[in-house]
Amino acid sequence: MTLQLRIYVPPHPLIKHWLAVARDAATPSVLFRSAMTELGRWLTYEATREWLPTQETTVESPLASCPATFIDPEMPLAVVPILRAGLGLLEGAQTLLPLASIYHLGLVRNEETLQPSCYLNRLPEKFDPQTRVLITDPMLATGGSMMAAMAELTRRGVDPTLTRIVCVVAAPPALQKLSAAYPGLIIYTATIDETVNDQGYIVPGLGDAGDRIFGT
Ligand SMILES: O=P(O)(O)OC[C@H]1O[C@H](OP(=O)(O)OP(=O)(O)O)[C@H](O)[C@@H]1O
Ligand SMILES: O=c1cc[nH]c(=O)[nH]1
Ligand SMILES: [Mg+2]
Repeated sequence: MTLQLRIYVPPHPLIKHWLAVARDAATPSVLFRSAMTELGRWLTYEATREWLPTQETTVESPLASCPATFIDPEMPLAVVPILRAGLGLLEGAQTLLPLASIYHLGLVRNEETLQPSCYLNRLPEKFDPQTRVLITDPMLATGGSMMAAMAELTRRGVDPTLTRIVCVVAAPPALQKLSAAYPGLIIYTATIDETVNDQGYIVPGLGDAGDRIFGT
């Protein structure tokens, strides 16, 4: 089977609603944060379909024994928020994945070169190769930051086919780079926008997600 990058844009009205709130330049920081939390929640809900490992068993209801499906607590799960902006999506994701380990990765783009540099890396030395990893970062623009994150993860044993990215706005340059390097990857996004401008911003996008979340 040839692997191909898959990008899902779930047609859910709540995702559309919170994207609209986030895009609006008049949205204040406190509401922008809520929009990120909600987008993190609903996109993670979509991304965890057919991804969370389950186990079949039986339970005794008050009336009879019946078949039951539980989330398998033994299978390793990790969420990797890309700081800063990925923290905005984390809260919503974490409510759905309370057992996941959270490993922070801090990346920042140089404003002139647009090259990312890493200022915080809390990833473990080695991941169990069965670990399912959900990466959160609202913006995939040139793709430099997500390519750097994927390089750090795969170097530590993460399987790209068990990895899902939750973002809010994805742009073609990032999708092309990720597709060429990690064809088994699956991305969940609220929208795909066509353009990245000369300053590296997605147009129409939603501006600088990190600055809007943290009011800087
Ligand atoms: O695809 P790219 O061109 O690499 O751009 C996307 C990156 O830019 C933003 O982070 P930023 O560097 O602004 O840091 P911040 O989250 O601290 O604001 C965003 O959250 C991504 O990590
Ligand atoms: O439009 C963009 C591009 C990168 N990072 C952001 O926060 N916004
Ligand atoms: Mg930023």
